[in-house]
Parts: sequence; structure tokens; C-alpha cells
Amino acid sequence: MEGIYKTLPQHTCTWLQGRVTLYKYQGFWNAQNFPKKAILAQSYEAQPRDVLLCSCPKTGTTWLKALAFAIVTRKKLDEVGNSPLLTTLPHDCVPFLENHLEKIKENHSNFPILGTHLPYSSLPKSVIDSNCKIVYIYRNIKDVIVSYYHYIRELMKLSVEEAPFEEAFDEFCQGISSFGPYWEHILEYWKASQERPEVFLFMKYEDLKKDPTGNVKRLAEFLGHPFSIEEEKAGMVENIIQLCSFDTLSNLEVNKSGKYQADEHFALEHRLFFRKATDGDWENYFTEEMKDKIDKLIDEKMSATGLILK
Ligand SMILES: Nc1ncnc2c1ncn2[C@@H]1O[C@H](COP(=O)(O)OS(=O)(=O)O)[C@@H](OP(=O)(O)O)[C@H]1O
Repeated sequence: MEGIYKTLPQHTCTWLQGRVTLYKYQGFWNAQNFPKKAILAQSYEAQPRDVLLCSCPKTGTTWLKALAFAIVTRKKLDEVGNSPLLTTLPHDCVPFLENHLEKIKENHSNFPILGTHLPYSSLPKSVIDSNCKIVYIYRNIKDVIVSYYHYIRELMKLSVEEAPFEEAFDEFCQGISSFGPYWEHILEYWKASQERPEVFLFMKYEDLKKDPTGNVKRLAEFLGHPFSIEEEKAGMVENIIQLCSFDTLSNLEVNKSGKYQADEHFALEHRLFFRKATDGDWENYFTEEMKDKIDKLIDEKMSATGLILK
């Protein structure tokens, strides 16, 4: 299993000065150690009450995990101010299936919610067979590209001058990015949601920003933990929104320092999960030509879905 990546199509990222090579495994690009992680994750025996929070990187995963965790654990706390989210990175509250299978299994009876960036076609078969609920979050592709660019650039310790954005953009448009092609990742989940709408909730990062109250209530209902009238009157929805907001989370000591141990070889700083969280940051990076190119690409790939990624 160790050497499986050697047989796969590969691409060395020139914009990262050759420091990263991605491999195409089961139709999606990823790091060298991914096939091993995916195969392990696919051995997971899901239970019908499991809920998966699924996403491509940089689309709102951290935020969605925080919200789901706060919603599901709220009754165990005297007040929101005691939440583990104040002292724990959201990715450690809701672990990734592909990174922390053992931890998920240990804690499963207390908290059956897990996160994953796995494409739909790579999910454990048991997730489909058990009809597990799936929340899928996606985001405007242009802001995803900018977010991804800075995230990987910082991981590789390169400055903006050392990592040309134009090349990163071109690569992303070719579908070459971690868990990319981005549109294929969305399309697989979207198609599955057309076949089994009852187990899917699609959420959009920008919608969550525009209407946090409506979307958090929708999420809570889908997770099977709707807010009671008393809770709503007591401001529980707003408290959770506030707790999970970018301002709160990004200013916590735990999220400013500390390292996330993605696996036994790889750790990254918590702060890299929190950058700017603004909509439309892409306007500071895209030329008119880039905007036209990506709009055309997305029209081509997504027009049949009705999902808006621009
Ligand atoms: N609480 C909260 N609210 C709103 N936005 C948030 C929040 N937490 C993180 N972010 C922003 O989400 C972007 C990171 O995406 P992900 O969480 O999907 O990244 S990852 O896949 O977990 O690596 C990244 O976006 P950019 O700032 O545009 O880079 C983060 O800043």
C-alpha cells in the first residue's frame, strides 16, 4: 500500500517552487499520503445515526464543524460560555474521517458527527448503505482559490512574491488542487443529493453569512436538534452564531497558537484555518481575464445544477 502513489498520475506545483507534488487518486488530486488515508477511512463502519460534514478545503469546513458541534452539544452545557470550542480547535472537536479514524471510533457513542474532505465516490460504502445524513458546504470558487492559494503558500512557507498567484490560478482551473477538481467534488455530492434528497443538506458559505439565523436553524433541524421556542426566546441561536463567528474563534488563544496534528508526520498551525473570512476578497487578486475564464469554466461545468459558484 505504501507505494501505491507511484502508479498514479502526478503533478509538481511550479507556483510552489516544486515543493508540492499532487497525485490523482480515484479521480481527485491529493498529497502522496492520501491513498493510504482514504483506504483506511473507507474501512469505517458507519452507523445510521452518523452525520457527515463534507466539503472541499477552504469552503467553510471549520465554521460548519464549529456550528454543528455547538448545536449538538448545547444541552450538555450550563451556558455557551463553557463550550469546548473556546479551548479546542473545531477540527479537534469534529475530527476528519481521513485523519483521525481511531479518535472517531473511540468517541463515537458520545458524538456521531464527523468531518471529511473525501469525494462522494470515495466515502466508505457503509455511509451510503446506512443512509447517513450528509451536510455539504460549498463556496464561491473565486474566494476558494484565493483562500487555497494563501493556505498552501503559508504551509510551504513561501511569500506572495515567491508564489505567483497567476500560476496557482491556472492550476486550479485545470482542476489540480487538493481534493480537486473543485467542481467535480461538488458535482458528485450534488448528483447524489438528487437521488437521495432526504439525507442531504446543501449549505453555501455566502448564504450562511447573509442569513446566519435561518441557516443555523435549518442546520439544527437537519441534525435532529431543533431549537425550542424557549431556546429561541432565550437567544440560544444568536449565542451559537456569536460563539462560532470568525471574530470569536480567530481571536481565541487556542486558535492563534497551537498546532493541528493532521497525521503522525504532518502538523500545521491552527491560525492557518483562520485568515480573513471576507466575501469577495478575490477582487483584490483577479484580473478581468481571470474573472472571465473562471466564470466561463463554471458556467460550463455547473449550469445544469442551479448551484451558483461565481
Ligand atoms: N468561523 C468562521 N466564519 C467564517 N469563515 C471562517 C470561519 N473560520 C474560518 N473561516 C474561513 O474559512 C476559510 C477556511 O476554509 P475551511 O475551514 O474549509 O478550511 S479547511 O478545509 O478546514 O482547511 C478561510 O477563508 P479565507 O479567510 O477566505 O481564507 C477562513 O478564514
